[in-house]
Amino acid sequence: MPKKAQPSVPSGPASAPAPATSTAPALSRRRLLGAASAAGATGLALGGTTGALAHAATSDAPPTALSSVGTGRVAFRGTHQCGITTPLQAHGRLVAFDLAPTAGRAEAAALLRRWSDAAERLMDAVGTDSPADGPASGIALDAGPCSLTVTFGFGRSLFARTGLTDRMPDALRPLPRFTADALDPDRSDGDLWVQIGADDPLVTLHALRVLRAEAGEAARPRWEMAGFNRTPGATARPMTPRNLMGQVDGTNNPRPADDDFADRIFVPRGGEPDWMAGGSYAVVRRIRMLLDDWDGTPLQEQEQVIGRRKSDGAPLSGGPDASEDTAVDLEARDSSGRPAIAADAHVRVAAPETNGGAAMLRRPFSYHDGLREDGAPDAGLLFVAWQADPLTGFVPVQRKLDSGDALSRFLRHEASGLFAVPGGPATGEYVGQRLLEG
Ligand SMILES: C=CC1=C(C)c2cc3[nH]c(cc4nc(cc5[nH]c(cc1n2)c(C)c5CCC(=O)O)C(CCC(=O)O)=C4C)c(C)c3C=C
Ligand SMILES: [Fe+2]
Repeated sequence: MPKKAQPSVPSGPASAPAPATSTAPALSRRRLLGAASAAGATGLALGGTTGALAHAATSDAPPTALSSVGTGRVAFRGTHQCGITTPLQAHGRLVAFDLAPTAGRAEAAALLRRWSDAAERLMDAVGTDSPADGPASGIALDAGPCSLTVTFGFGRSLFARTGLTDRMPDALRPLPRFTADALDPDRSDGDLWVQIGADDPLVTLHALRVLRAEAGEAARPRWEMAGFNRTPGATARPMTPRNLMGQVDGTNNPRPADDDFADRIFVPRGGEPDWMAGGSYAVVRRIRMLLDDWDGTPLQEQEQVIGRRKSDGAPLSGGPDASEDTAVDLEARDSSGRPAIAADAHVRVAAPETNGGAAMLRRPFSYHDGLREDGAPDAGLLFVAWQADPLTGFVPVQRKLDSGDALSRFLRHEASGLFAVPGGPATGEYVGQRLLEG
């Protein structure tokens, strides 16, 4: 039986008018399906018409360009690096590199200069990045920058490798071991860390391939993880993203408009060490979710575990009329006099109010890497938390979660990294120059 063609492009309404400049061949749906299944059966290449066929498979009308997604462009230079307060993109790649055994400070400096040049070029015009220009794969030739961001960080091990231990920030001291940690050293830490985000998977992969090529002999990848979030524009009512447990995740994040946002997330000018001014510390955790157990847990219990409704993220302390934006009331009681938000609910245990004000900016990607040997999904959260100092952000909160969080029985922390992410480069500078040449 021929395989049914899957709609591949959730483009605009089926009745959208054809753009005046469209050159897509006018194929009827029936002809299209016939052509597609014939190609599948005989292995014929569809050549230059493949894109038009894939689009046309969803309707008789030519596709409507989601042009605002492709043209999204983020600045590489500024006080802070991109990819921290940038709205979450749909695709992410987190990669750690180790310097080659023969490489030292000079090689690290040259690499960060090459990487910064490449990142700036890609973020400006990834779609025009021609294979003739250098180590480009060509896979994103027809894509816009798609809000591409490339963020660079330094792991603790880099400082010994480059003879710079006297300039290592105190904040980079190793994270404590938490009782629930089952960390894989091969997927943890690293001399250098790169976070790539974009609203198109080919764009993130292209950026990664360019950066790998630029690394040359100076550094080799140590680990790589890929994640995703909701597609931008997929809903007319954009809201806080959901994670793979189905929860609205990110509601009570610090917001750039908050008075204390910069103090909580960024190292101040005049802070220690001086080369980290405008920088931040990224805690990266690969946290596997026991999704089969979670999916088998009744909805009411799931909501008690978090302290928020699953449908809309409203706090359980807010009553039936509450919405996601309703403030959490940790004192509230339900009709039987019990705390509306349980003593071990995730939002209670993690809240700044119960952690001496400790806060961080959570900017995660979900991941799903197929099935494990035991048949369970290898899926969860690439948790990335940003803060001015992990000792007043991630560490106290994770200590509390480690011992008293109802969510923790559904989670496994499998990999971890802590990286110093310097401030954004000024004109003519590369990321980290103030450390590597200071
Ligand atoms: C150490 C810090 C945290 C880890 C690790 C962590 C893991 C984790 N969290 C969720 C889902 C949710 N978390 C939510 C809120 C929330 N989580 C943390 C910290 C960590 N989470 C904080 C500081 C907060 C905010 C608390 C508050 O002030 O109210 C929520 C609720 C919605 C929201 O505010 O974002 C959800 C849902 C998962 C699935 C997870 C590990 C995989
Ligand atoms: Fe959380």
